[in-house]
Amino acid sequence: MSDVVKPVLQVNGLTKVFDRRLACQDISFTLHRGEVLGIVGESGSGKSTLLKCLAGLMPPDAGNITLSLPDREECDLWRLEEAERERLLPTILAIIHQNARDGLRLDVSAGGNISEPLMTNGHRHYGTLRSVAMEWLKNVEIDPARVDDLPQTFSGGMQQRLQIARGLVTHPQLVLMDEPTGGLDVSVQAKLLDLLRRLVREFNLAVVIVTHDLGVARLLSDRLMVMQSGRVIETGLSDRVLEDPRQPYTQLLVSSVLQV
Ligand SMILES: Nc1ncnc2c1ncn2[C@@H]1O[C@H](COP(=O)(O)OP(=O)(O)OP(=O)(O)O)[C@@H](O)[C@H]1O
Repeated sequence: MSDVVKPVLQVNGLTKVFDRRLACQDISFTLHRGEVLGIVGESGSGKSTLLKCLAGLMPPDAGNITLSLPDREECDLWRLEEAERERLLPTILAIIHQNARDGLRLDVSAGGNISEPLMTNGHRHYGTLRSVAMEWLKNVEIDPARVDDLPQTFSGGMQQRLQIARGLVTHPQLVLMDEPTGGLDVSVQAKLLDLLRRLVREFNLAVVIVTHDLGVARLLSDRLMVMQSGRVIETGLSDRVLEDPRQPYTQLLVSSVLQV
């Protein structure tokens, strides 16, 4: 048996076309546990489309998305039967949306929001669910005494932290984040970034994060992928890409941030 640890996620030649417009073109990368891949690029470069294909929300027109999971055979996400894909994804994948409200049930208490994914995965014992929910509230720096409160009584930053708790409570293999700090005040963003860095380390998460913000990309990502017009034009360790960008578009992106 080989000792080489397989990547959690392997993407090969992923292509998505809308009305002859190439949203994603021949995208390939791998992602291991404990690794954060940042995806940056201008508006319309294909970042969200890529994330949707990875999340099982939209089928690519070509290419493969291969998942290597403990306790099961390697599988190609889009070659699974639809029912199997829908059963598997909630057990292995979490999506953190830019708008926390897209990832929360607003009519359900904070504790209920955290317990729900566990219940979907078969957990039923009320006492255990409640204590896990309170543990996770602590984990994301929300007072566990707020367990019965509704999300709309929380601040924007707290709602985002609650969404993260709901996403991570099932210990997903893969976490997809779409602008997780977007729309928050700078000080709230900084606190959230610290929290995300801690959780990535603590749970050895494999994360793909889409962001417009190169500061967020630098703080969270080990590697960066720069997209333009549906293609990956540059990829490498985050520090290298940001300190020594090789493509003119990446140079422009980096210099425009430095000028701000
Ligand atoms: N459902 C759709 N139908 C038709 N075209 C689409 C659809 N979704 C995306 N596109 C097109 O695909 C291209 C990539 O869009 P995408 O949303 O992936 O870009 P993005 O990099 O995420 O942009 P932003 O940063 O503004 O969110 C764009 O040209 C967009 O118009």
